[in-house]
Amino acid sequence: MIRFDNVDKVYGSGHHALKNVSFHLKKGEMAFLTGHSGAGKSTLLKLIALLERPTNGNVFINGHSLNTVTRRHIPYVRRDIGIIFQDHRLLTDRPVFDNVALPMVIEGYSHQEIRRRVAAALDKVGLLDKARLLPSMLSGGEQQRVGIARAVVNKPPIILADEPTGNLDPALSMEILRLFEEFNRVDVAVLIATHDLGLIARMRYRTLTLREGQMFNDGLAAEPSL
Ligand SMILES: Nc1ncnc2c1ncn2[C@@H]1O[C@H](COP(=O)(O)OP(=O)(O)OP(=O)(O)O)[C@@H](O)[C@H]1O
Repeated sequence: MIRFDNVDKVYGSGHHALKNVSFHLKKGEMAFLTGHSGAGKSTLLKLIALLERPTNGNVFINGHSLNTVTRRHIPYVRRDIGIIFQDHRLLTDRPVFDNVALPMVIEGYSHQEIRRRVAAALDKVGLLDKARLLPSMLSGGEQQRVGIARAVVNKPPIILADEPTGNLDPALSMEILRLFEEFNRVDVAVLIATHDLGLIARMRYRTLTLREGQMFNDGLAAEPSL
């Protein structure tokens, strides 16, 4: 589903953020991506979402090289990817419903289809009764779940999450992770960047560990001393 072949990323500043990174995340696989601050986690996610391009090497989604995707075709690739950010990036002046509907509005779906799919996504994250509220009226955990509903409303086969539990307490973090597990159970590939080694240890999923831009470990969680 997602394959990195010897990927390097050197930013314009000259900083070598990723060095010869290779891995393969299969269809329906769930994994954590971890490493120290500045190790390259966000850079790796950005390469998958075509927010950045590799300097060397190749990123493949479903066997298609992203190197061949022109600017015009980026939206078609992004359609397959739901992205969740730590700060959820919700529109504060729009109700929950509108926030979740946004990707479908952009895609030009009918009102009827939008109502149906947004209700299904909100139901999935347990927020159907809060559809008319503004994000500021919700707790941090609820706001994060709105971000998740927005990311999955188009039913993407890939979910990327960048520190999705960063501001949440352990119980709420676990709730969010359980949601990802539910999507994963219906064959969605999930890649979660996180610093939270406690959470990783509890979940026992494959863990990709970056260290100074290199793939330092790929397996179960590396030692917490990292
Ligand atoms: N647009 C950019 N231009 C120049 N350097 C960048 C850019 N984005 C990231 N970097 C640098 O690349 C390195 C990796 O950054 P990245 O954000 O991928 O790390 P990270 O592992 O996600 O860190 P954190 O956990 O702190 O978010 C850092 O040293 C960062 O300063």
